[in-house]
Amino acid sequence: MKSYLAAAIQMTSVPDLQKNLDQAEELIDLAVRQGAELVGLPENFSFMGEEKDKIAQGIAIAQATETFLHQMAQRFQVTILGGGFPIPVNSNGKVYNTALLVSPNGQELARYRKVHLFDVNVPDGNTYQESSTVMAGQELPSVYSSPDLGKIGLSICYDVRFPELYRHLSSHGADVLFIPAAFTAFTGKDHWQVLLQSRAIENTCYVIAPAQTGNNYHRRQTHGHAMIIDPWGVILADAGEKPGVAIAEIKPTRLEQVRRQMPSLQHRVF
Ligand SMILES: O=C(O)CNC(=O)[C@H](CS)NC(=O)CCC(=O)C(=O)O
Repeated sequence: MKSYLAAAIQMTSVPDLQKNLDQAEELIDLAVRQGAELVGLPENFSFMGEEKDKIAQGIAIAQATETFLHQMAQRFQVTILGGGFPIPVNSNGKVYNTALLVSPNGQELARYRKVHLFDVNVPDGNTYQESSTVMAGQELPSVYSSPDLGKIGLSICYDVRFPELYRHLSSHGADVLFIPAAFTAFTGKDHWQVLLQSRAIENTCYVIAPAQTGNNYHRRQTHGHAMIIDPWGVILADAGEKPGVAIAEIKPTRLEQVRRQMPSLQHRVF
C-alpha cells in the first residue's frame, strides 16, 4: 500500500439520470485534477427521487450507471466507487441498492448490496420505507485488497448505524471504510459526524464518506458534509454544504502509527 489522495464527492442528485451523471462527471474531473486516485460517489448519485419513479426507470438507471462507472474509471485512470444505485431483482419488481467498485482498467473489483434498509419515520415528518422497493442484500460486504490503495471495505448509508458490519470489515483486514450516504438533514445534524468518527476510531481505519446535500426533490433535504476521517478520528476534509469534493491523503504510515498508539483491535475479547 502506498500513500495517495482519496476524494469523497458531494452532490445534489435529482430525479434526472442524465443530469446527475453530468454532475458526477464534472466532480470526478475536479477530484482527479486535484490528484485523487480513489474517488467515491454518494448513495443515489445517479438518481434520487420518488421510489415509484426509481422503480419505473430501474433498468435504464442500472445500465447507464454501470456503464458510466466503467467509462469514468478508464477515462480518468482512477479507482471509483459508485456509492449506491438501483439494480432490478429479476423476480419481484424490487431493486438491490448496490455499491460498485471499479478499477482504472474498467474491471469490477467489488460489489455490495445494502443489507440494512431505512424504514424509519423521521421526526421531521418524513416517512421512509426503503424496503417497499428495495430488497435487502443477504451477504456482508467483502474486503477488496488493492496492492496500491490498501484493503477497502464497502457499506452504504444507514449501515453506518450498525457497528457489527464494520467490525466484520476490520476483522477481515480493512484499512479504508467507504460509507457513501444520502443522510437526511434531520438525522444528519446530530448523528452523521459522530457515527462516522466512531466507525473510524473503533476500527482504527480511514473513513471515506461521500454524501448527498441540499434539496434533492420534493421535501427531501440531505445533510451534506462529505468527509474523510483518519484512523484516530480526526476529520481531514469536510465538503461543507455545497456540491464539491472532500480530498485527503490516505497514508499507510498513519495507519501503522495509530494502530501502535491505540492497539484496541488486538484487545478484542468478543
Ligand atoms: O431519501 C431518499 O430519497 C434516498 N435515501 C436513501 O436512498 C436511503 C434509504 S431511504 N437513505 C438512508 O439510508 C438515510 C439514512 C439516514 O438518514 C439515517 O440513518 O439517519
